[in-house]
Amino acid sequence: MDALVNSFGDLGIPVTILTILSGAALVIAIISVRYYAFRRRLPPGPPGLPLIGNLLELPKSHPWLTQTEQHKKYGPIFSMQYGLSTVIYLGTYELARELLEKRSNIYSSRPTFTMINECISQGNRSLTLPYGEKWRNYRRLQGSFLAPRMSNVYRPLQDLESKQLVSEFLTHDDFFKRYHRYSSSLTFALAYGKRMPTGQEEEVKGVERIMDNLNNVFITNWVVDSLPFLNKLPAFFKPWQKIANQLGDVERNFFNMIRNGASMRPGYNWCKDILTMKDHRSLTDTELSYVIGNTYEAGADTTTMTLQVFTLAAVLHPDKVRILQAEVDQVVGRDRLPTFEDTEKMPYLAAFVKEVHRWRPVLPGGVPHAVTADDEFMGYHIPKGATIVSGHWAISMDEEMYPNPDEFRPERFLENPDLPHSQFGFGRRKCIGQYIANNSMMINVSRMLWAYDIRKGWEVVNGKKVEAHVGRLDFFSGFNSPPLPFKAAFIPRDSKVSEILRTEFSEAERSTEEILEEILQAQRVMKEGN
Ligand code: HEM
Repeated sequence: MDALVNSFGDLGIPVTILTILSGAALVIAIISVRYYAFRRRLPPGPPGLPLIGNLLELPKSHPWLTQTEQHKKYGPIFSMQYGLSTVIYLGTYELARELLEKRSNIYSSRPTFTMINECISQGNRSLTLPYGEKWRNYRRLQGSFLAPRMSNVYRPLQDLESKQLVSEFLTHDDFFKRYHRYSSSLTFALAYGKRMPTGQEEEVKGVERIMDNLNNVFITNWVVDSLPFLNKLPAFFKPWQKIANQLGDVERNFFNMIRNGASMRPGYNWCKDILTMKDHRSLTDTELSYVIGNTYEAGADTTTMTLQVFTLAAVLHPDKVRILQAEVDQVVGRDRLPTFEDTEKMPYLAAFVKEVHRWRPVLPGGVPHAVTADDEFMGYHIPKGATIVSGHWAISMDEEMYPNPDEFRPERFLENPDLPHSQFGFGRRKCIGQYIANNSMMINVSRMLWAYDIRKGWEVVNGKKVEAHVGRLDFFSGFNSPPLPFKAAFIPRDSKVSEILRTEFSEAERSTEEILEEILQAQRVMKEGN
């Protein structure tokens, strides 16, 4: 031993440093061997580095585009390792269905989302709740007022909101705002019993604020999301908690305030409706406020963005618009607006709406699921706790299922009536508001195109009026991805449009209480019939 010490001593390297270096090398070797052995069992993917995995490869923006490129290299399923988190990406509808639907007993949870779910909403937000009794309770309550038959009972309110929306384009072209007013007012009236006729109401701004906050939190890399155990530290060591408390207070106060207001209003609303169900008894007051508040926030933004995408498609594809207008005119004529009953006789309209959903999905990265048990799939290991991303963009751009995927072609859904799209997600977490959303899309698209030709708008460049630029691929990068602002012009299709719109809107306009009372009666009849 002395001889060994002496011989290293002769090289001028102190023995303690050598011992530390060789120990560190051994630890790194063991970690590397274990890391690459673990990665070999996962679906393929870029190898990454031990400890940090693929953290350095996180895309700066529009991650769904990077995901779609990676599928071309690694196939329909691939994996990435971000620190301790394994993420499995699915790029075809079949694979998403195989795992998220057929194995939904273990693929229905959510990743921890520590900042949003735990730090801000204190485990109360339905979208980010882990799979379990509390989430099932939320879902049963939401399901009772969002079921397909119940959603059809809301049509009188959608009829009125839609007539207001379509008439507004006689004098305005700020369609981003107008769509937002429509969606917020519809959901708010159902949830809380009060319409939002101007879009400037505090209740509309409140939900906008919450959605902006969530989007900002979502696109920020929080250390506590990468290392969730840090959330167990005392408050002093958690600088993010101060921000979380502020944001949490804003949403809790807002959701509680609007729910308190609803309990006093006459007629039907979701806040009063859930109190008639026994499942509400196991939830606290704050949890009940979140059940309804989250439904309001989930419904307001998504429908708005999908109507924006419809406008983009209409501006860029006048040939498809003309086919749809011919169908609408043939079913309805030119003397009145389309009704819900008319829309059921319009196959091209249904195909057009599905293509809007598929062509530019507004949640292009999907909403990630998490797997709650180890699983084997296609010979790969899917470890318990892994995040599963069914990228709606990647799925929509799957050339095998949707040839020439960038082309806006509603005909693909007529040629194959069973052709699905992924816009509403998969399995037990699938969007519960899809029936209301679909009714909104069908009635508004048919009426907008009955009334208007939608063209590119104008802008002034160097003193000259020129057609405004409209980008096929200009979209925000965030949790939601609406189109970037663009200009559109709404040109009445004939001289009678304006009078018909004004007359139909003024005839439909009646008190919210009256409509909500009608909904209440229809709901009673429906329940008695069961
Ligand atoms: C075009 C409009 C809409 C789109 C594109 C959309 C899309 C989605 C998607 C992708 C999910 C997650 C699915 C998954 O995890 O696999 C979701 C969840 C949800 N949606 Fe929608 N949605 C829309 C409209 C609505 C409306 C109108 C409501 C309610 C009035 C609503 C309420 C919800 C709720 C409450 C959840 C949470 C489900 C959970 O507990 O995780 N959505 N939606």
